[in-house]
Amino acid sequence: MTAHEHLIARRGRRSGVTTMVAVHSSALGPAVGGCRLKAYPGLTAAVDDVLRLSAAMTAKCAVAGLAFGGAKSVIALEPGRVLSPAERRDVLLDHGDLIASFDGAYLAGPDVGTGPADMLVLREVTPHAYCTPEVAGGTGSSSGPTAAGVLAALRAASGTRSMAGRRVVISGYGSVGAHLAASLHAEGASVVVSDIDPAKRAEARDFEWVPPEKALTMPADVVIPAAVGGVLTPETVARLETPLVVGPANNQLSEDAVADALAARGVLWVPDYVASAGGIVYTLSREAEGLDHTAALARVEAIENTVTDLLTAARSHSTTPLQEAAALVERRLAAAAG
Ligand SMILES: NC(=O)c1ccc[n+]([C@@H]2O[C@H](COP(=O)([O-])OP(=O)(O)OC[C@H]3O[C@@H](n4cnc5c(N)ncnc54)[C@H](O)[C@@H]3O)[C@@H](O)[C@H]2O)c1
Repeated sequence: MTAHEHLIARRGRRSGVTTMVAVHSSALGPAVGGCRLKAYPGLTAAVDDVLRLSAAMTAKCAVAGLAFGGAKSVIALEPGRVLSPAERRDVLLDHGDLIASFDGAYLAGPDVGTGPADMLVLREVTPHAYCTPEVAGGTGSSSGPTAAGVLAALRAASGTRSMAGRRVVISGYGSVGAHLAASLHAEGASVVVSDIDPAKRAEARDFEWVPPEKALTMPADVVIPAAVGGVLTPETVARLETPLVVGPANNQLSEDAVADALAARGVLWVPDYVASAGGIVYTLSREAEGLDHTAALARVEAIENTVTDLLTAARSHSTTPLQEAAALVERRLAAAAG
């Protein structure tokens, strides 16, 4: 992976809060990536996060065949800081000013801690924010298309069109996790869900519930990480009791070597940046390229073919799916560089 092109951090003039944008690569086109609003123990942790996440966006766009590069932005709150509505608005306007200074080289969307309504606030100072609410002419939350992409990846990796009768564990009952649970339940899967937030249990009453620390290592036909990154560590992988892991959470591996540990244990892992591309594919197809809903969704469904090709290549080259995905990214970036 190449070095980052830009990292700009700025203390907001209205809010005093530091926000940052990292553009990892614009080799394939303007760089896109979500805006994460989160508390960090310090600015170094925030910088690490934005650099890591923006590099993953380059890979996500390249594998998905999008003519966009990879970026990410972070609004770094102090630990324990709770924003009033007025403070939140000031923070977003400050961040919007920073996005505007990229003059279209960075296109923002929602991410952990932000949503479509926040994108509308950004739009007050920059046109370069996507996924505004549908009532405002945008495509709204991308969690439905992200879930559709995960299901497409799951079909390819499981080799079956339906998970009927299979046991599926979903770790993280948030926007994407809830879509996945409903779809898989509807097709007849036995769905087990888990979330660190106990309030989610009532919302998930149609499904079996397990405590979060047990979810990933439960016996299952597939485990779906749908919460936070870094959950696949060498220790977790040693305790997995599933043949298949595929899910939307970004940066699931604690380190790249975990992909080898998964393969050594006979666990098929679909790289996160391949399986989680549905939201960005749908949003950009609609909002940047002007495709209609059906055409944009067809592009999301094509994730099934991408995963099939990667897994076929990994089998024939005796490599991991991650190695094949990384090689595809490098080929596409090299082709763009001419
Ligand atoms: N929403 C999208 O379109 C999209 C696109 C690509 C990737 N992703 C990634 O997919 C994941 C889920 O996205 P989302 O939009 O559903 O987020 P979300 O914030 O709506 O849901 C995440 C859920 O995970 C729970 N959680 C947090 N830590 C947990 C833990 N340790 N164990 C179990 N549950 C935990 C939270 O309480 C929350 O309910 C995130 O990693 C996100 O970055 C989302």
